[in-house]
Amino acid sequence: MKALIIGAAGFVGNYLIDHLIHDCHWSVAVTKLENEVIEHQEVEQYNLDILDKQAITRLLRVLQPNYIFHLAAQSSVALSWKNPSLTIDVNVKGSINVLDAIRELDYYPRILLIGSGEEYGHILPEETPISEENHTRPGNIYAASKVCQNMIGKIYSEAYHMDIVMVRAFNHIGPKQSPTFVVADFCKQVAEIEKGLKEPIIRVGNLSAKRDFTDVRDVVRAYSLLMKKGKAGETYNIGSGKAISIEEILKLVLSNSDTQISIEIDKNKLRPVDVPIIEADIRKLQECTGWEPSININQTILDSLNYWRFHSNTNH
Ligand SMILES: Nc1nc2c(ncn2[C@@H]2O[C@H](COP(=O)(O)OP(=O)(O)O[C@H]3O[C@H](CO)[C@@H](O)[C@H](O)[C@@H]3O)[C@@H](O)[C@H]2O)c(=O)[nH]1
Repeated sequence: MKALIIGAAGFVGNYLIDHLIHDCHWSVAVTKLENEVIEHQEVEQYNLDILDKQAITRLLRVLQPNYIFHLAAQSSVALSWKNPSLTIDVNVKGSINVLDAIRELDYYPRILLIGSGEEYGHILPEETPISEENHTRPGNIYAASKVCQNMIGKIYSEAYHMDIVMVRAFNHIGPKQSPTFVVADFCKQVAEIEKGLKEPIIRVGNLSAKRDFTDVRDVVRAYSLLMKKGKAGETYNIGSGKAISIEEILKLVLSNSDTQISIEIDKNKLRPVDVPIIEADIRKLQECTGWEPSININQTILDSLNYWRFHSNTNH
């Protein structure tokens, strides 16, 4: 099987490449932006900007992969408040470009479109844990862009009989994640404090939000299982099935350090809207694939903290 990962230079792409090569034994090609670096020398690499539809067409005409993982995205909710048009360009226009290039080529690969648990947005108490059939009420531009991508995926699948499977991935975490995201952010700060690079104060945003966290290594396993077993035109949640508050996350991070650290709320980290709870109902995924998360959150947090302690110069 030949797989193409579009947008493989990010956090998830790195883990997905490893998984597809070493666990699935598929041949893997990847795309990245011109200025990005992918360390895996064993994969075919191509520069591609998904805002350039003709470039997508040229590449797919030559490669014709059986499986396409569409990971390229503006993936930060925080950044989507600051740069809404970039978020819509990449996540909506870029995704249409990918799907439409495939449609025009008249070839039928299986495509996995990566959406988000954020799509559900303002979840009512009785809707938790949230299943795929629920309404989406996005609470930010990133979430709206992913709802739009999901709708477009469904339309292309129905109208053109394209083999598209949609996922809604909830929060995923692990070593090497950008400190734009909460766990990496907290771990990086603690590592810097331990090294004496920063005063012993951890600056945090909204601690009351509850989110559903899964180790990225489990998430990429779910991606390949859905690529093999998911039903075209369907959407699948990927999460742990259990929400935990950011305050609890902070406690877990701090419990792994012997250093005395005080906590300070940083107003710049508070968002205009931050929905209170996002928790996944994962029965549809489990019934389809048998997937179970295998790495518990304490381990993921420790691995992330150790990454910032030992593998990074913390100058990111
Ligand atoms: N980043 C960050 N978030 C903080 C902080 N303190 C509290 N938070 C809260 O922690 C929660 C998680 O924030 P992020 O880690 O930035 O992720 P996200 O906005 O939930 O988005 C992530 O999950 C989505 C799926 O639910 C993904 O789709 C998205 O790409 C991203 O991975 C939010 O409620 C945020 O307000 C902080 O210091 N930094």
